[in-house]
Amino acid sequence: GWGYGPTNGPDTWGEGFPIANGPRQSPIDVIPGQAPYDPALKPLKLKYDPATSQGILNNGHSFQVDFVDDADKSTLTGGPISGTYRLRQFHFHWGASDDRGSEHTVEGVKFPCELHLVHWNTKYPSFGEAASQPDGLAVVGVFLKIGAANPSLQKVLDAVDSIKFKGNQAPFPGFDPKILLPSSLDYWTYDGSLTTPPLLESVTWIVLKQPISVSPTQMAKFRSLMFSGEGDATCCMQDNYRPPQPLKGRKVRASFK
Ligand SMILES: CC(C)NC[C@H](O)COc1ccc(S(N)(=O)=O)cc1
Ligand SMILES: [Zn+2]
Repeated sequence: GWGYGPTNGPDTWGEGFPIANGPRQSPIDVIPGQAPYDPALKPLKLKYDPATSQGILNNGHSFQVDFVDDADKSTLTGGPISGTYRLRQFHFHWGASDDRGSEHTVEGVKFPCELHLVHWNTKYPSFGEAASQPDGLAVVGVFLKIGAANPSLQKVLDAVDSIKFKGNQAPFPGFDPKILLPSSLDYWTYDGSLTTPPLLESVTWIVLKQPISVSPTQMAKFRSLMFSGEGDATCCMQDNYRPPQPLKGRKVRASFK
């Protein structure tokens, strides 16, 4: 199956998923000078209930924290979207070294890690249904920048030892993902896709301008995970990012001046 290695990585995904070369693929390189302020954009409204956090899972491509999404308890409203989107999961993408790892870039600048908070439009009956609709998903992207150790992030990283291998999962109750967000919710937004197969073009991307911090030791913790099952390979889950894709005429808008 698909992955991030030399024989199954992003350059090969078009073989199994032709939409890989579609008109609204993600991620992209954000060029602030070409992303005009749009006064029609509303502030982001994120209301997360820690009681909805459920478990943490190594899915063989990243690790994710899953949320109970059978009610409007953890939601995203406002911003560039209309209606209510429910939080489904969050996960990360990162590099083998601190000079790369993010999926979106800013004028070519790569960050060591990027957090994705995945939400689905409640006008559809489920995440799976929403994922196939042009306005089905909204993903909030947050850059991580090398600096001081991040205590909020550490709460997630402390659970990583229990999900080292593909398929491992553990309970992860009572976590409020709001503590992972930066102080400013200024964002860039554009129409895009899932950044992994099936690469569906159903995502309204909301990329926050302000990064959160991560220390080199915390980055090493991300890299202690494994892509494979127990006893398979020797090294590590890293460089699990898709590089920026062609804009193909899309407009990127800013929520800030
Ligand atoms: C098509 C549905 C049902 N299955 C999708 C699968 O769970 C993968 O979901 C996702 C969800 C989010 C992303 S990202 N990196 O763009 O935020 C990628 C894949
Ligand atoms: Zn992602």
